[in-house]
Amino acid sequence: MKTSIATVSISGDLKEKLHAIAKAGFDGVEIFENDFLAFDESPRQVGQMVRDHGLEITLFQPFRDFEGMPEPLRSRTFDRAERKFDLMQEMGTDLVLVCSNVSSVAMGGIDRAAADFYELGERAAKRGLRVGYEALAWGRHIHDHRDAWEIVRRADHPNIGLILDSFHTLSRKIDVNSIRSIPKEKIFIIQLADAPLIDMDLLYWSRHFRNMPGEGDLPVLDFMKAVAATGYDGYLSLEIFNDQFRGGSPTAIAVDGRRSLIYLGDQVRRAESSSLTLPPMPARAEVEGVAFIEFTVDEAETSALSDRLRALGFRHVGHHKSKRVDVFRQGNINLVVNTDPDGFAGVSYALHGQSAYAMGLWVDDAEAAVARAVALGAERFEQPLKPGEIKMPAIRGVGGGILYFLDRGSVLARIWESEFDPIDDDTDLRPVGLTGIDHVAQTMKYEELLTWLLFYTAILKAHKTPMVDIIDPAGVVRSQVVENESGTLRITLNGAENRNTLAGHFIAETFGSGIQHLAFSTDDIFATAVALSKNGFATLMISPNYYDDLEARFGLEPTFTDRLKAHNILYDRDDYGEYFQLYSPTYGEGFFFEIVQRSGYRGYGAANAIFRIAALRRHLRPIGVPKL
Ligand SMILES: O=C(O)c1ccc(O)c(O)c1
Ligand SMILES: [Mg+2]
Repeated sequence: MKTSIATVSISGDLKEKLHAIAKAGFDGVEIFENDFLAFDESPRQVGQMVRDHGLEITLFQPFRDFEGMPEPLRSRTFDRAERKFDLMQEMGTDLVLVCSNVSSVAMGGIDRAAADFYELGERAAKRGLRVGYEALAWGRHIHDHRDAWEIVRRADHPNIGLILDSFHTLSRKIDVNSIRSIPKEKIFIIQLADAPLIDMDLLYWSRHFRNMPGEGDLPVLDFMKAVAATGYDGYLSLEIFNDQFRGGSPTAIAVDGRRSLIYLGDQVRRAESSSLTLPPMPARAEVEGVAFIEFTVDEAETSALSDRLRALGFRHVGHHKSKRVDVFRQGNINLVVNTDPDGFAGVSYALHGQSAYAMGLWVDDAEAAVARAVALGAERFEQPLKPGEIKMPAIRGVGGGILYFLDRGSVLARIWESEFDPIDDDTDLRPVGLTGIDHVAQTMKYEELLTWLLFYTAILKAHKTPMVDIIDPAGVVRSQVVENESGTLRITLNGAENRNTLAGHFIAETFGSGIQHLAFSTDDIFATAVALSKNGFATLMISPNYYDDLEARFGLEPTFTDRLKAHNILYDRDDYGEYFQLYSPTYGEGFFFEIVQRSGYRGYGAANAIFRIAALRRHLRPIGVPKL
């Protein structure tokens, strides 16, 4: 499987783009005319620069408004094409993309267009060049790949072929099975892009909102399966017009792009026998649950954190045999407190301060999970082991944090017993009925949201949910969840657009993305609330006005609303069940705990977010926070 990406997909000047594209491991690049025109070097030098990066130019594009022109425009169009052929030969590429005509003077007619392409094919053949025809979704006469194919078929010229672009086909909901019968030799290249489902003008949608396959909502996999059924084994080329990517980090976007293609190729290969050749890799990891969350803290801060965890009903159950690391446990929840100045925890502390910097996941096969992640461009994490330590497979995750993998089939299954000495916590504080981790909430800049969504869904057997806007009094935070069918994995990703929101403040003040809150589950939130209060744990105060509205909205019994109100419990309901939420205040730069009870409910209480965020903000130190 050969991978390519259009220069338009990446930010920077042509040199920066090529550098990022080559570094991410692509084989080829589509040169967008404007990227070339805005660059100061000659076509020959540009071609050399591409090859010096170890890349091939997969095509030059776009050539616009060609077919069906009336004279004298028709002749001028052919002259224009000859000029571009000159340029292509100097640059060193044999393929040009002609997109369907959008001109208001263009004439329709499949045969007329076929005749124009036949003539262009003759001219291209003289120079050993090829022309690929692509139907733009908003083309004047041709906006369906089936019509473009009919034109190519009738042109019947070896130097004229078809270019399929998933966006144009899928945005118009054209049946992808129509691709299966196209002879593979007539498909000159496949362009791939996904996009979020937004009801808007096709051109605007395409030019501003495309994203990497797997990042959006279009059935790009179905499209690719149909392509694979033809036996096509040429380049898969990303062509992503996206406002955010244009302003993003060239290397990060290129890495995402390559990951998206490998992941897509892997899915196609697993779905049906295909001609795609790509290195073998294990299947996506099945997640059984969160094994632990690890905090890095300074020695001076440990007692405050330990007190807080004990008030939340956790017991100090273990001390590491060779490191300054402690485990607190309640139900199935293991919280690791790392104060070791050596190693990555210490580095992370120096960089970000106290934080939940690592997460361990129970998977079916820990080594396989890392092998897959590495095949998809993730970075393996390793550090020197101390005596008696078990090597735990890990990769670098969100915000430079660490994602560990554990499985029941190896020594990792007994990690707590083998690495930790048991401790008998003499606290008087009682457990409060927390049973497990319902979800882990990670906060990042909005620009990074798609990166982490793709990261998790490509590596773990999980899907993403639609984007939800979380309203903070100081701005919007966009939230998307990565979860699996059984609910044993739930990671909410919150993309902050500005630094004034609670999420934005957290990123700005901790110098990076990371876990901002942990949501524990309980089977009885009222009992948990009572137990918390006995432990002296003060939960987050929710405005009384919230409860009046809630009662009216859901038609709740006043006695029930009074109970919710007495314990500061938030409530929500969907078609599947009920949801109860309870919060801690924020600590430090905005970290907090949540406790939830869900009975069938599938969401995360987005409707309540504005109320609890308003309440959480009251605990933030006022620096950098605008007065509301
Ligand atoms: O938006 C466009 O005009 C445009 C140009 C060339 C392409 O390959 C394409 O998919 C879109
Ligand atoms: Mg295209």
